[in-house]
Amino acid sequence: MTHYDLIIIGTGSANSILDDRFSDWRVAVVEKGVFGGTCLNVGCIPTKMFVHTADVARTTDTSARFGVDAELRAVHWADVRDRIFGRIDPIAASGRDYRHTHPDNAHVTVYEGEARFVGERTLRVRPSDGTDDEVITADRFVLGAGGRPTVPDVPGLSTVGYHTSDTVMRIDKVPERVTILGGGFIAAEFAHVFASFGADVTVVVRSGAMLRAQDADVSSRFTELAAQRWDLRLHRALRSVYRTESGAALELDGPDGSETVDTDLVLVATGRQPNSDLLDVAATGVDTTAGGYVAVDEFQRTSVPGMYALGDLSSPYELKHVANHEARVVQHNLLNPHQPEPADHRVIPHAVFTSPQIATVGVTEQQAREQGLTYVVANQDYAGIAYGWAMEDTTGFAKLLADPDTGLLLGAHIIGPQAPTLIQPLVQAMSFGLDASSMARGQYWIHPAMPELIENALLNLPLNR
Ligand SMILES: Cc1cc2nc3c(=O)[nH]c(=O)nc-3n(C[C@H](O)[C@H](O)[C@H](O)COP(=O)(O)OP(=O)(O)OC[C@H]3O[C@@H](n4cnc5c(N)ncnc54)[C@H](O)[C@@H]3O)c2cc1C
Ligand SMILES: NC(=O)c1ccc[n+]([C@@H]2O[C@H](COP(=O)([O-])OP(=O)(O)OC[C@H]3O[C@@H](n4cnc5c(N)ncnc54)[C@H](O)[C@@H]3O)[C@@H](O)[C@H]2O)c1
Repeated sequence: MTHYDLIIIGTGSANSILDDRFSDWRVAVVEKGVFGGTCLNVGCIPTKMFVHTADVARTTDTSARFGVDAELRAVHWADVRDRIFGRIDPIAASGRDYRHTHPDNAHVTVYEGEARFVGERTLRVRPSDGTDDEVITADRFVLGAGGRPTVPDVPGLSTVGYHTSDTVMRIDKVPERVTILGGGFIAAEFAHVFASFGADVTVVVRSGAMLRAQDADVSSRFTELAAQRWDLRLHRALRSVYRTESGAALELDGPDGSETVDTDLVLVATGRQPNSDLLDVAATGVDTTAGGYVAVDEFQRTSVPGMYALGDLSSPYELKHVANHEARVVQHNLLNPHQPEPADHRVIPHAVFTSPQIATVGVTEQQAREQGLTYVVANQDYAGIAYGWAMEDTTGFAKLLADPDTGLLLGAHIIGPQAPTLIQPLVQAMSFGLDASSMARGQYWIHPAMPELIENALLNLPLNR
């Protein structure tokens, strides 16, 4: 049984912790899948490369409004897929190679296989190549094992077959009919991709809206636009799935009784769950929350001294920038256990890369009400700024919430072109305590650029000063 100073489980964000300050530590890295984790291989990066390609394909849908007569002749899915993974796969391979062979990693042993705790600070690794299990121990651990898609237990679903975001980007051709189960991030992004590439997309949602966690105005605008583009089935429960001659059929229960959707591909996008169960963290005494996340304190410490957790395994945010931030915190705290620094979870933005794009930071209006905050609201349509005229945008807007007395921003919600880029100065203002009036009038805003959307929204806030 080999003993280490540190064992790192998972090569997503946790893989970025090691640097030359750890060169005299004896370290093991355990990875059961592809090096680089979810974001690089099956998450943020390939999805955004597909989304950008979808945006390019879709320009012809709106070109007529500019007097431009354009036509989409074909999308060569296999070429798109191979371009994307032709860039990503070598990055994963070189990350693996670096850990295995580079002199920087002379003190690091890589275990390629599935880790599972079998006792206090004791890990059994089942090697992917089928060789014998190994049991290893360590003084310190970083638990960065991420999460996996949640698949609802629906009769017929497993036997008929389905995709998740883990597999759907590697398919061989765009199916004629794609049905997506769920109305969240992944549904919104892949519906845009497959519809832009020519598939007939059906989205099956339990509730009455897509992206329900967003501000209600954003969610309802997005739902309205989604219903114009896709066959959006709201208030539907999936009862069963069965195979048909041409593909699969989904039996749904909805407001008008039962109905059937025929499809070629089912994409399950009903959320993700942390891998704490498969890792059996309980066997080493690590506590979990009701949602199955590894419980951590503000310093990313678990309930067992010397064991840290980060990213999707412990964070319900399930965002790469949060996992990366937490990895930096864990790195500091491993090196400075007596002067630990806390993670900063005050102002966490996110974006949904669909069409139109969506970006959010801070509280939604419904959260502001629930929390009893005193707030004022301002809206600004893209249609009301010069660049919005240039883009002929008629549906996008920015919505801000602020404290009327201090002018400090409480939340910002944008739906429309470049929303994830436009929101960044608002994230900065919230992070550094810049009030809305100073932000609006204490700097120049390039005219007639899109950030005038933000300038105008700030000026529209009915502040008490
Ligand atoms: C389709 C999709 C799109 C996304 N898009 C975005 C986006 O645009 N922006 C954004 O911020 N976030 C996005 N995310 C979320 C983001 O990918 C995750 O928050 C992030 O990758 C989490 O990083 P992590 O290091 O915690 O986990 P991961 O990157 O999942 O790494 C965990 C690693 O641990 C390994 N592992 C798991 N269990 C074991 C075990 N028992 N033994 C050994 N190894 C194990 C896994 O194989 C994996 O490599 C997206 C997610 C998905 C699914
Ligand atoms: N742009 C980004 O940052 C990005 C993109 C993709 C994914 N992600 C991350 O990945 C996570 C997972 O994405 P997701 O879209 O799967 O989750 P999600 O939580 O965004 O959406 C899940 C959807 O599935 C529905 N649902 C849940 N259980 C269901 C069931 N049994 N039957 C029918 N519907 C059900 C929910 O109501 C919701 O509409 C997200 O939480 C997000 O943090 C981020």
